[in-house]
Amino acid sequence: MRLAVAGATGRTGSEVVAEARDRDHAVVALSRDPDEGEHDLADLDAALDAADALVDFTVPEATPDHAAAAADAGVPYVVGTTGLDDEAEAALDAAAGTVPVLAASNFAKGVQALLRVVRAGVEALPEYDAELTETHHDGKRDAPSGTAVSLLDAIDEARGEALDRTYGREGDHLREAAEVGVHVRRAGTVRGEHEVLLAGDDEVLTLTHRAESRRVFAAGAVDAAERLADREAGRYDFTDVL
Ligand SMILES: NC(=O)c1ccc[n+]([C@@H]2O[C@H](COP(=O)([O-])OP(=O)(O)OC[C@H]3O[C@@H](n4cnc5c(N)ncnc54)[C@H](O)[C@@H]3O)[C@@H](O)[C@H]2O)c1
Ligand SMILES: O=C(O)C1=N[C@H](C(=O)O)CCC1
Repeated sequence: MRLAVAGATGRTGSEVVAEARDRDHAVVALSRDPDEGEHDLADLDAALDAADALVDFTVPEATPDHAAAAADAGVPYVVGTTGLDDEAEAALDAAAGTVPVLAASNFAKGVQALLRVVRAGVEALPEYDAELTETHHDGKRDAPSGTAVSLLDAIDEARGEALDRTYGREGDHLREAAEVGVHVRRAGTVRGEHEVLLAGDDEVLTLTHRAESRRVFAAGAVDAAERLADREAGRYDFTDVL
């Protein structure tokens, strides 16, 4: 297939380009400052004319334009960008009226497994205190990570209540039972680590995922693009195509 990649020169988009080419897909590498062999993102509509899907690892503010372009071109839209606001989510819903749209905070299959085991752990230990820690490279803009938000939502679902998300801790306060601590670290070139800790009386359960390479995200995103090719228009979750 012919994959258009927005963010093709970025940390993750460049891995998507490499993964797609390793699978013998043709790639339309989109860039705001195109080099030879790359396509100008300003001409996205023209670039999508010959594409079979758009894969996006850019910035949240670009999502509405990219979603509209994918819908206009009639191509599936795979979104890895995180930190999406209500406007971006509404644009995804609008595009899903015309094409398949799949947005995932984390395209690593191991994180999908982590989400399942976190739900099972919280259901088994509903009275245990939950704390989340995420660590990413020093170039990451958004905090907490999109994956952390997905994990927090999974904890809430398993607990059957919306826990009070306490971002960091300082001062003189006792922990409330209905809290979940959220701790964010930004350092070095860390590709992505997420830990959920469940602590009760005299025992702790720690569930952790660590990405060793961005290639794991790229593989999941290309899998998603391949599997959306014959789907009807609508919103899809990564688990729908695993
Ligand atoms: N879902 C996942 O599995 C997953 C994995 C890794 C990263 N991400 C997310 O992907 C996004 C990109 O992360 P990254 O580390 O690759 O970032 P990056 O900064 O390395 O790359 C961003 C790319 O977007 C381009 N860009 C910047 N502003 C733009 C604009 N206004 N319009 C169009 N393009 C623009 C840049 O030129 C660059 O190519 C982040 O939101 C990150 O959280 C998601
Ligand atoms: O490197 C990033 O940025 C990542 N962001 C995603 C998130 O926000 O959860 C996934 C992991 C890597």
